[in-house]
Amino acid sequence: MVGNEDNDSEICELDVEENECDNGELGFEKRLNFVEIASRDPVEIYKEFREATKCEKQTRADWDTLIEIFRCFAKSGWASNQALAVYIGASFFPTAAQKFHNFFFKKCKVDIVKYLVSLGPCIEAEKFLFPIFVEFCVEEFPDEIKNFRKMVESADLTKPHTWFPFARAMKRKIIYHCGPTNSGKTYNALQRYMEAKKGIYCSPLRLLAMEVFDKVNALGVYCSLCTGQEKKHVPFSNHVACTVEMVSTDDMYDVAVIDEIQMMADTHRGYAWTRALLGLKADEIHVCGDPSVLDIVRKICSETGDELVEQHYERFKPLVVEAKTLLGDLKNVRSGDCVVAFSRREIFEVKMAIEKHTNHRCCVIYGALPPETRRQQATLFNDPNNEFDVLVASDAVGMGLNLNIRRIIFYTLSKYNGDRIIPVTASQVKQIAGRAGRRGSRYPEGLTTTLQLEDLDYLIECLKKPFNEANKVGLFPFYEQVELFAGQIPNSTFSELLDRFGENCRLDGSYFLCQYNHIKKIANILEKVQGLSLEDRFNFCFAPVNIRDPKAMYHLLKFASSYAQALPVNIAMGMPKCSARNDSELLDLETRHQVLSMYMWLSNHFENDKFPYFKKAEAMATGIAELLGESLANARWKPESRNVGKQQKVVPKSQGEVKEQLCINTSSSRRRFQHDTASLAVHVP
Ligand SMILES: Nc1ncnc2c1ncn2[C@@H]1O[C@H](COP(=O)(O)OP(=O)(O)OP(=O)(O)O)[C@@H](O)[C@H]1O
Ligand SMILES: [Mg+2]
Repeated sequence: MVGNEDNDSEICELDVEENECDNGELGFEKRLNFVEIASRDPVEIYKEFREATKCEKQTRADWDTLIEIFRCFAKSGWASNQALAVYIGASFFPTAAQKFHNFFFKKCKVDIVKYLVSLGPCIEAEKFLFPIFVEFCVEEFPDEIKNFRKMVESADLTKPHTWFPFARAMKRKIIYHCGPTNSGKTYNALQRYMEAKKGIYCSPLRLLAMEVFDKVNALGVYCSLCTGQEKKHVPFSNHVACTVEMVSTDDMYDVAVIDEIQMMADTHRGYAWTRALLGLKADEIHVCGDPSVLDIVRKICSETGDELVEQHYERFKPLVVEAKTLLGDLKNVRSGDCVVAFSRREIFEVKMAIEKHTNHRCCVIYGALPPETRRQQATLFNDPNNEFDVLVASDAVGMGLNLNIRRIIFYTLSKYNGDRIIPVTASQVKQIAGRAGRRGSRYPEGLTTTLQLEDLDYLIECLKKPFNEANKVGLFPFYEQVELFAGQIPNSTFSELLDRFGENCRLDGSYFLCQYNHIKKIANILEKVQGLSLEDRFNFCFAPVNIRDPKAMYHLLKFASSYAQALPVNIAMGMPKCSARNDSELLDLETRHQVLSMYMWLSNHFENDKFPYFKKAEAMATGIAELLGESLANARWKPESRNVGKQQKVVPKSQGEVKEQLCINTSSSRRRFQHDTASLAVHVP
């Protein structure tokens, strides 16, 4: 082995010939010689070097060029990447390159140096050196290579279809219900599901799983419910509606439905859809979604050997864009409108402004509300026999919900992504706008527009854009894969383990590793909790918790600490007496519900006796969801924020600006509005 003490200083001791005369022009003989060198077997060159007892004399200029060539080699992304194929890890590559450098300079031969110098520091020189470098590494670093190979093999996520041998042994039929929103995809898939002897419906949201559970039971097909938080077993049921993360790949089904299949490409949750598609043991699998993952599903089916049937859909009624917009004035909202804003603060500002300046009453739907409350708000809005006829919502209305919306109005078309304000993506705009005018609702013809005239062009552009084709879908390792990997790098924290896995895992071209920043954040918080096994940490890290809510994170830490001490985990939280009287009380109710929901999730994912207060948590959660409903009906206060510093960025409009928008037409919107008030029909592609 080359000793650790090797370093650049050795170069100083090299034999340098100062006076070689070279007129700079390559003679024919020299060129011939170079061709010969370039085609030499690198194994032979390496052997020759190894057997050399000393380095041959070189000119100072050649040494300098050679040093530069080796400096570039050590920094070369190409070489470092190629080295991975022979199990020289990216973190070890610079050390290996340095040692190779020292070896080469101790032994080098004039003809090889001359050839390299003729190439100079460039990719050709790297390509010439690389196979010699490999020979050197194989001989000098067998242990490093063996260890890295083991690590890489344990982080192998290639060929994920082979992870489910039982599903591979089946002859499955995949039916892709492909089309835009409101085209009957889910409806048709559910028809087959209900006819089946045994069926599973996989939903992107708890809310949709509950909706299918209710609908299917109401139609006389016994159906159970299984989400991370709740399991409702209906006696004699052969059907189940679950959230996609809860899918069992052990049970056999006649028909499975995987809704919103395009979520396979979601950066965070995509792995759950991929797993369901690859692993479900069902004779017939109905996948519903837009066309963005159609090509990848075709590719997956050719790998799995499943038969693929494509059913294409058109929207029942075209979506119509109202070119008039609301001209910056919320007074122009009408019954059946849904105003979409992208922050909780904006949602309450809009609700307040509409209720203050018009006779409409607003329901609200946003992500931090429990599904039960969102549903209660949706029911209130859908019911024509009450005063709540306008909905103010976030993008949480974007998926699958059936609402009686006449017109979607985009309050803005930009949103805060946790870091900065960015335009809302075209696919999201389409998904949200598609909520307007559902078949069978009071408003079968959907309209969409913007509050501000200046946003209209972007809305039309988004609706006209074809669906972006996803070229990769998400994957995430199972616990068993992480455990195997952990065996290769003992004594590392769970968060370090995830990073090393991320750096070293291998994936096929159609897959990406889902983002795990939120998992790492939880892992870091739980690091100080002693006594948790790796599996416990893995499970805790998937608990549904808002990592930006310090109170919720505090409760998660407390739960994990009690669990680690083998104590029955307490809820350690009281029940509020009444509905919220201001926004901070409303935020508090939201957090409390999230903590209870997390408790219920943990209780379902760990042994029951460790989280024994499930029933109590469930009862409290139901009570809080009711209080939240009451609070929203009465909410007429200035919204606060969980994180004031960040929220300032999220909401560009102040309270004053909202009031200003209520003044009829600003002059600039009048100017830009001109005369084209006719509605412009845009068919959602
Ligand atoms: N053949 C049908 N008969 C009666 N109602 C239908 C039929 N097809 C669809 N619907 C109704 O039309 C509405 C939209 O259908 P569905 O939810 O299946 O659309 P989708 O294409 O899945 O939309 P999204 O992409 O938004 O999920 C639903 O309320 C559904 O019940
Ligand atoms: Mg659907």
